[in-house]
Amino acid sequence: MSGDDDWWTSSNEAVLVSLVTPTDAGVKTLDTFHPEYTNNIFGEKEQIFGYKGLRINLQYNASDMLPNLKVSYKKKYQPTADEEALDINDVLSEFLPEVAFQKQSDFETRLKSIPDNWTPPGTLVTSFSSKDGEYEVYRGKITDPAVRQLLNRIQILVPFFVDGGTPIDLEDPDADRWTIYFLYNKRPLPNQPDKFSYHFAGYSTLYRYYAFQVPTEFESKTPTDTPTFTLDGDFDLDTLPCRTRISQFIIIPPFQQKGLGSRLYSIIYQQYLKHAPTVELTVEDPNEAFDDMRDLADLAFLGKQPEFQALKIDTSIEIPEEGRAPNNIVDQAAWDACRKKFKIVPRQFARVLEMYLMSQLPESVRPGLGAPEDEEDEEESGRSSKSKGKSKEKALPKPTPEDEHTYRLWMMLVKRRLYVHNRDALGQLELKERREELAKVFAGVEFDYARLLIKAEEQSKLAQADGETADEGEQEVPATPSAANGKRKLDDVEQTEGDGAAASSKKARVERE
Ligand SMILES: CC(=O)SCCNC(=O)CCNC(=O)[C@H](O)C(C)(C)COP(=O)(O)OP(=O)(O)OC[C@H]1O[C@@H](n2cnc3c(N)ncnc32)[C@H](O)[C@@H]1OP(=O)(O)O
Repeated sequence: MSGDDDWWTSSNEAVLVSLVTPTDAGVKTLDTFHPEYTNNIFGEKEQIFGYKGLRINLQYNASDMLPNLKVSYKKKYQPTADEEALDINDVLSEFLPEVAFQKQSDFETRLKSIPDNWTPPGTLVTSFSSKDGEYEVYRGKITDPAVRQLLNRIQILVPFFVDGGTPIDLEDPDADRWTIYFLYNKRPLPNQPDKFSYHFAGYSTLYRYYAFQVPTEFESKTPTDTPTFTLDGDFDLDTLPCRTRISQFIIIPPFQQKGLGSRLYSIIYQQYLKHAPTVELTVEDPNEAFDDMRDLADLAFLGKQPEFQALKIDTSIEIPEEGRAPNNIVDQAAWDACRKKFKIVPRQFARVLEMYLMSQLPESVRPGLGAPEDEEDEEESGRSSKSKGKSKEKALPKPTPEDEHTYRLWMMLVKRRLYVHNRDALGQLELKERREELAKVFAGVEFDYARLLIKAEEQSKLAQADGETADEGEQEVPATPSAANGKRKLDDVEQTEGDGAAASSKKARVERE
C-alpha cells in the first residue's frame, strides 16, 4: 500500500457507460449512466488503485451495442517493487469482447458501416407504445450467432446492475437451453418517417429445466408398467415438460421507472403461458425491485382472471377456539387448478392471492399502511379493526362481526402459509414465542401487501395517463386499500424468515421454488 489515498478511485464513479450514435463528425452521446455495482469486477471495496483523474468510459453504439472502451487519466502511479497501478484493460478483458478494445477511430468507422435498416437480432415478438415512444421485443436463442454476439457485448451489465449476478457462460454445452428477450426503443429517423433507429433498452435471459412430472393416479406407478422412455433420432428435446426460469432481467437506467420492466415481464410471462412444454415460470434469486415489479404484474393479470376471482374466503368456516387453523379457507382443489393453469410457482401464487383477497376485505377491516410495531397480535387480542393504518382523513365504517370474522379467516390463511414456510425455525420455539414470532412475520407481510396494493393503484393510474396500448399481459388492477399515512421502511420478511442477506442484494429474497 502506498498509504496515499489520492491514488484510489471509486470504480462505480470512474466507470461511465455512454450510449452513442454515429454522426458525420464521429459519435453523439445520447445517454450516460454509472454502474450500481463493480465489486465483481474491481473487488469488494469497489476501488481502483493507481490513477488520478481516472475515467473509464464504456461507449456502446445504442443499436447493436458494439462496445468501445476509453480509459483516460491525469496521472498514473509509478510502479514500485510492491505495487503498481491496476491494469484496467486487463481486468475488463474478462467481461468485454475483444472488439471493445479497438481504437476509437476504428469504432467510429465501424459504426458508420452499420446499415440504416438495421434491426435487432432474433424474432419480433410484439410491439407496444407508451407515452415516451414505441417499443419492440425480440426473442432469440443463444445458438443464433447474432443473438449470441449481442449478449456477449452486453453481459457486463449483469455485474454492473445485479448484485451477485454473473454473466452466462456462452461456451456452456447446454447453451441452447437459453432464450433471450431484448427490449428495443424504436424511433423514426429525422425526415425519414418510414425508417427507424433502434435503441437498446433492456433484456432478460431465461433457462429451461426439465420438469419431472409426478404421474397422475390414472397412470401406472409400477416400474414394470411404466413405458420405457427412449429418444429416437428426431426427438425434439424442446417438447419435454420444463420449468422456465428467468435468470437475468435488466432495464438500463435511461429506460427505468417508465413501466417498461413490468411490460417486458408481462410479455415474457404471456409467452410462456402459451408455451405448452412450460409447466411453471420461475425466477432465479429475484431482488426486491424485481419482486415488487413481478408481484404487481402478477396481481394485475390474475386479478382479471375469472378462475382467480372465484377463489374466495369461505366465510361459512367456523374458527376453532384452540388448535390448528382450518385448512380449507380457500378451496384447495380450485387453488391448485388455478395455479397450474397460470403456471405460477406455489409461493408466488399464494402471495398474490393473499394480496388480492386482502384488497377484497370489507373496508372496515382492510389493512392499510399503519405502523406494525403499534399492532398487537389480532388473533390473541380478538381486536380486529385493521383500519388503524388507514387515512385519518376518512371515517371508516365500524366493523361488523361478519367483517371481523372474514378478516380473521384471511389472517389465518396467511399465517398458515407463513407457518409452513418457516416450520423448521418456528418449530424450535416455545409455543408462546412461536406465536409472537409468527405474529411479527405476519405483520410485516400484511404491511408489505398494503404497500404493494397502493403501488398497484398508482401504477394503474400511470398506465392510464400514459395511454399505453395494452397487450394481453396488462390488465387493470383490483380494488386497493384507499389510503396511506406515510411509508415506513419495511422489515424484510424474508430476512425475518431466515435470510440474513442485505436488503438490496439479488440474493436478499431467494425464492424457494
Ligand atoms: C431475476 C433478476 O434478474 S433480479 C434483478 C433485477 N434487475 C435489476 O435489479 C437490475 C437493475 N434494475 C433494473 O433493471 C430495473 O430497475 C428493474 C428491472 C428492477 C425494474 O424495471 P423498471 O422498468 O424500472 O420497472 P417499472 O418502471 O415497471 O417499475 C419501477 C417503478 O416505476 C413505476 N412505474 C410503473 N409504471 C410506470 C409508468 N408507466 N410511468 C412511470 N413510472 C412507472 C413503478 O410503480 C415502480 O415504482 P417504484 O420504484 O416506486 O417501485
